[in-house]
Amino acid sequence: MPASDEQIRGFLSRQRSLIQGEQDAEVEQTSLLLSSCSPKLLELKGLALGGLGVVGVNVGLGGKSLVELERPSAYHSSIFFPPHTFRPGDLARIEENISNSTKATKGSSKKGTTTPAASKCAEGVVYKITDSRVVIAVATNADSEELDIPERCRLVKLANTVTYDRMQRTIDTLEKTVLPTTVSSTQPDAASTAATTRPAPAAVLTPLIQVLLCMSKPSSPIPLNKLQFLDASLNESQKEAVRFALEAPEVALIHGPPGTGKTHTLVEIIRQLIAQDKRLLVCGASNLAVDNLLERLVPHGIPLTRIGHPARVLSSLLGATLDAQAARSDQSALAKDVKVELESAMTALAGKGKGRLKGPERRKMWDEVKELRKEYRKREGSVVKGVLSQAKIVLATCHSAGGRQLFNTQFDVIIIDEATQAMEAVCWVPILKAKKLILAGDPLQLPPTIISMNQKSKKSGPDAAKVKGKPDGGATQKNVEKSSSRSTGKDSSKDSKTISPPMPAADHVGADDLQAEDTGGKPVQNSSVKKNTGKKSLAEPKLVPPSTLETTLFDRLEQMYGPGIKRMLTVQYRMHEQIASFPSKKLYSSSLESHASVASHLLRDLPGVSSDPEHADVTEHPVVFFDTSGCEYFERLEGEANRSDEGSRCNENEAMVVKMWTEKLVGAGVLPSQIAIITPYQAQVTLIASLLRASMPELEIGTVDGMQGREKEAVILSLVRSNDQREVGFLKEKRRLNVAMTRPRRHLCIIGDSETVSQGSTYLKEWMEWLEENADVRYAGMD
Ligand SMILES: Nc1ncnc2c1ncn2[C@@H]1O[C@H](COP(=O)(O)OP(=O)(O)OP(=O)(O)O)[C@@H](O)[C@H]1O
Repeated sequence: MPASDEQIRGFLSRQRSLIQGEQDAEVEQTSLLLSSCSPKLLELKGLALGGLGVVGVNVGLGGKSLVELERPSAYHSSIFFPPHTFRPGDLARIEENISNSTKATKGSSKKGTTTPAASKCAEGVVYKITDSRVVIAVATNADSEELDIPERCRLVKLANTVTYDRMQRTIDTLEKTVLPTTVSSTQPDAASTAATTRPAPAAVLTPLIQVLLCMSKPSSPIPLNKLQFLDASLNESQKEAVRFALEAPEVALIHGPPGTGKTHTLVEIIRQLIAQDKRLLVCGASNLAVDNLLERLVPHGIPLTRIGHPARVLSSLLGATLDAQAARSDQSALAKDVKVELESAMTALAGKGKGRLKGPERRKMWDEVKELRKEYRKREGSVVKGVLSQAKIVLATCHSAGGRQLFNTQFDVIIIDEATQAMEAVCWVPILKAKKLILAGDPLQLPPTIISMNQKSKKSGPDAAKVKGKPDGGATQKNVEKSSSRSTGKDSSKDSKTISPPMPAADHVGADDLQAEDTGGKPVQNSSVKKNTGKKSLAEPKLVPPSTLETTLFDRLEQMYGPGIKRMLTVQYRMHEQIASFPSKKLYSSSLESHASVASHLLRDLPGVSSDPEHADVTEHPVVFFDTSGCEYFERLEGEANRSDEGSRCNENEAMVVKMWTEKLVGAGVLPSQIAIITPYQAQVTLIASLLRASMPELEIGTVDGMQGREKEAVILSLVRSNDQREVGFLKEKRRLNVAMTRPRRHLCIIGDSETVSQGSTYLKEWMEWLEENADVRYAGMD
């Protein structure tokens, strides 16, 4: 039965209240940190960068002032930033660098922010960040106050309400489109969000929207008789997924377990759609997901444009950005003239010391800047329009697809990669722009990071999450990880080696099951692992409001329409078959096959790795398990538990085993850059880094969250938990554990206390039993 108006209203209102709850949690957490921590502590937590100086102020797209900041060598021994959590898309404030020992004062222009009293401030969005330079796009309109950046300043991260505002506004638009008679915007805190300041416009009620909201069922596939695959290497499950996605009239899901070529398959689908002369909007949950696709699409020479700044600064990617293409376009000369004038006026205004303009002269210059900015925006608008009209493919994060540049632009198909890491509401931002949707992801890997859930769990149990889901609330080591993708559609630069991300909860919510759903008790797992029957579920589809934001659109569609709505990729190109065996059996109904090219590859087959029998114990075993049970290698709680930081766990003896095994691997010829050490707890990351970082800077040491979508030849997994209470915390979360154990290509070494771990859940018990039977088991005390 199609969803009634009442059911749709209930669904949308649930989405709104969940988004509002998440926004409140983020604001509360940020304000708690900002108000209770000294600037020095904020820097240590990676939430501030101090002692910065302005390098220049340029004009970016939209007439924004791009303020470039760096660490002047006069103030610092190194020009490189210390570990921090700033990502493109984050909201940040530039403020005067007040004394490090004092607390940031309260008093705020916005919720979740504190302003140093009587100081000069500017708020903006992190536009670009490298090892030593950060660019903040300060939004300025014709009437905005003059930009006056202090000479010595600090950058402080703010709660990002922009993403939530956009999601709320999108839900409003959706409601207006689907239920035009309903009074819009029932946001609980309506007055506080920009979403309600302008009425949301209605979109076109497409069959796609109707299917997604259970107003009508998906239409039958439109058969493609002559489908010629462009990529000869596609395997049968990939071909089937391509055909399925192309033939689906409204929506198709592609389930790609680890290493099965999700992106590879999407590239073929995109090329096929382009051959059909379709216009595409290709989105990712994070900047990294977008860049991954961009990198694979660029060699095919299809005209494309990437909106926003890439997380990776590769020249091949930079050339594809809207900014670069706008600058190169024929029409840009007109806008350039104004830009030059504007920049020189702004440089004059930014002058410090003696050269500083004062009084009426300054006022006049500022008025000129306002006029020039208006003119620039107008001219640049037509340049951007011109560039975008040439692009057959536009790439953006889901969030940035809702930006000004794509206002009123429609596409034939929208594709969302890593869709299982994005909240449903942010997916709706691009969905309202197209007639057809293709989602790719794996519901059995990391879900979106939800702060409000972590806070709930924190209040409810001893093993609950830390503030902002960070095991220790702190920034990580240089090189520690390649960042987590906060899956709210906020831009993130997952792969920057020098910056460290906020990490989702180690002790994740969700206890033993993958995810508790509002679906009559049916966990996601049930539908996610069903084999590809191609048949739809027999039960009538029903629109069920999600109980948490962890329920992604991918999950919901699969539950609503059954496994017939998706195709699963079944051949993996990463792991030795023994490494793939346990996750395949337990999570993917044994459907994961290992491609012949990887099924038996070992470290000893790598160039440069010794084939000497002396090294055989490390180079010839795909899975090694150091069982520490009975060794009394107990975990230790790091730091004092307090409101904002509950401390994290480490295990010194395990860290020593990690060190020993890493040295053995390197001794056998494996390069440190081919090894990753993964552990759930930040304190263990820090400890292991202190043991190994100096001698092996190329080694990657991090938590699971920075590793999704990536692989290494050898992975060492330190489980940490060893206690008499049999508490296993994070390890209970199958999806996170699944990501951890599916990163290696040729070698996985696990170090843990089987006695503690096997008490955590049936799944963990089975894993420990599987390891005892199948791995090369060593007893830590004896080695
Ligand atoms: N049909 C194929 N033939 C050969 N190699 C393939 C094929 N499909 C995928 N691969 C290779 O497998 C690896 C993983 O592919 P890809 O990155 O597309 O997978 P993914 O599912 O997106 O990965 P992840 O699990 O990291 O999300 C890549 O090196 C890719 O080139």
